[in-house]
Amino acid sequence: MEKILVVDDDLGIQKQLKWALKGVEVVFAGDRSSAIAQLRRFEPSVVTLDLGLPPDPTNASEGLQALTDILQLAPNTKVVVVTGNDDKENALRAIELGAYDYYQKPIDTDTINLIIQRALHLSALEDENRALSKSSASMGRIIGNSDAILGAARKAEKIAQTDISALLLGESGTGKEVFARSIHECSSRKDKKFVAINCASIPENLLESELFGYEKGAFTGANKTTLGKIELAQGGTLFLDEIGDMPIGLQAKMLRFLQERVIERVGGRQEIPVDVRVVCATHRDLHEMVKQETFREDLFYRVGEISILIPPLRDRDDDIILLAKTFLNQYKEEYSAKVKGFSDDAINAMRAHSWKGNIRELQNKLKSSVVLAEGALITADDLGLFVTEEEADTRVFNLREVREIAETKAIRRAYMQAEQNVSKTAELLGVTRPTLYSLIDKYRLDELKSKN
Ligand SMILES: Nc1ncnc2c1ncn2[C@@H]1O[C@H](COP(=O)(O)OP(=O)(O)OP(=O)(O)O)[C@@H](O)[C@H]1O
Repeated sequence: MEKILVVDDDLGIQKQLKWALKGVEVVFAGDRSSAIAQLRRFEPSVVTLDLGLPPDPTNASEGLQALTDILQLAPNTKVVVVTGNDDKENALRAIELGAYDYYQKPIDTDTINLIIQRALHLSALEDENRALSKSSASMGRIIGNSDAILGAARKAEKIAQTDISALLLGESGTGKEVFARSIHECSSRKDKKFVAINCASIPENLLESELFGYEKGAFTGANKTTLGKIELAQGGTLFLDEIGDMPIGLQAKMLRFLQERVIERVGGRQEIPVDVRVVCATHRDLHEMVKQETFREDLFYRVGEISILIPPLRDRDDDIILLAKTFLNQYKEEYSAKVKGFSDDAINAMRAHSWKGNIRELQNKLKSSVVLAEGALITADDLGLFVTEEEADTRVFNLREVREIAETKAIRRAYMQAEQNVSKTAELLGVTRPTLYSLIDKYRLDELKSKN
């Protein structure tokens, strides 16, 4: 819950504000030194500050000094100064010193609430911007503020300046390719090409010519000499994704290229020198593969001069929310959608979910929820995520509602799973199409109707 510090020596006003300020935690201080102590302790994003503080409440000097102290210690705090009725001069002086806004007594609940809500909103936006710019300071594309991702980004940034071969390890969808591109962009090779190839997606017999190129007439259909990905990356960076899937037969040729920095095209006899920085990635356990003799040990040491472990999303604390907000803004624009943000249950459900598909799974869930959401806020339901039972319990009204929530959730989930096909959805749910349609009508799931 947001925290607000009220600095006022008048107990009546403290009480009034405690009742007036809804949905926030209010803490109090009666003078300058306790204000600073409370600021240190609670780190409130908004402070209301009466300028007339003891020892001389008739004079604004102690209040103005408190304002200066607060902003010096926590410059991002939004301070709303409260002045006496006719004290515009000191109010303006406070604004000059950096106060966010001012308010003249007597206190009107609605107005002060409005000012504070605006201050909280601005503070949240500024926090978000700071988080975004902090994360984009170094490795431009990598969004995240968790220690886990910042540690990986720092390591990547350091090795970007060298030509050391880096091995990126991590589950699928954690951002290995994003890291590889960032390494390229932070290196002196950034103006040359970044060439990526996925060793798992190319049939074994084609991978050699894809990588090394071929001479005209090397095999049937080789009508002209063609450069491979390695040569295409000349001067730049080659990203070998899923290196663990490289056929053992090709690994020796790869090793020679990495050791001697020369290649021979398929069907060619000439050695061609190449100046390419290599970044590899895999979600496999290469150690284990070396033991099983499905991956050459010498190649393992070559590709992994330094390895970087990209953390899974579930180990990245509040990055989940930061990424979710970033993608929400992106998709909102892309699909001209009206959604504005996330409901609390969506935030909690995203934090609790285990994100086995990592960032890619988050992107997919967000994309469909942006399209399907009916209200201004995306709910846990829209995301196809379950709200924890504890939360659901506190919200539930009666048994009919419990059934409605559960059925709506199950229908939406099945619909996503069935790739938005109503017949398949009915099949997954074990009901007939007409039954499903009547449930769609009953629960007014219009988004399921319009698409079929
Ligand atoms: N830190 C990040 N900030 C923003 N977007 C990210 C970040 N990391 C990954 N993404 C996005 O997440 C998706 C998955 O990233 P990427 O393809 O790099 O993962 P990967 O680990 O290479 O996956 P795979 O192993 O399945 O190939 C991409 O759409 C990418 O743009």
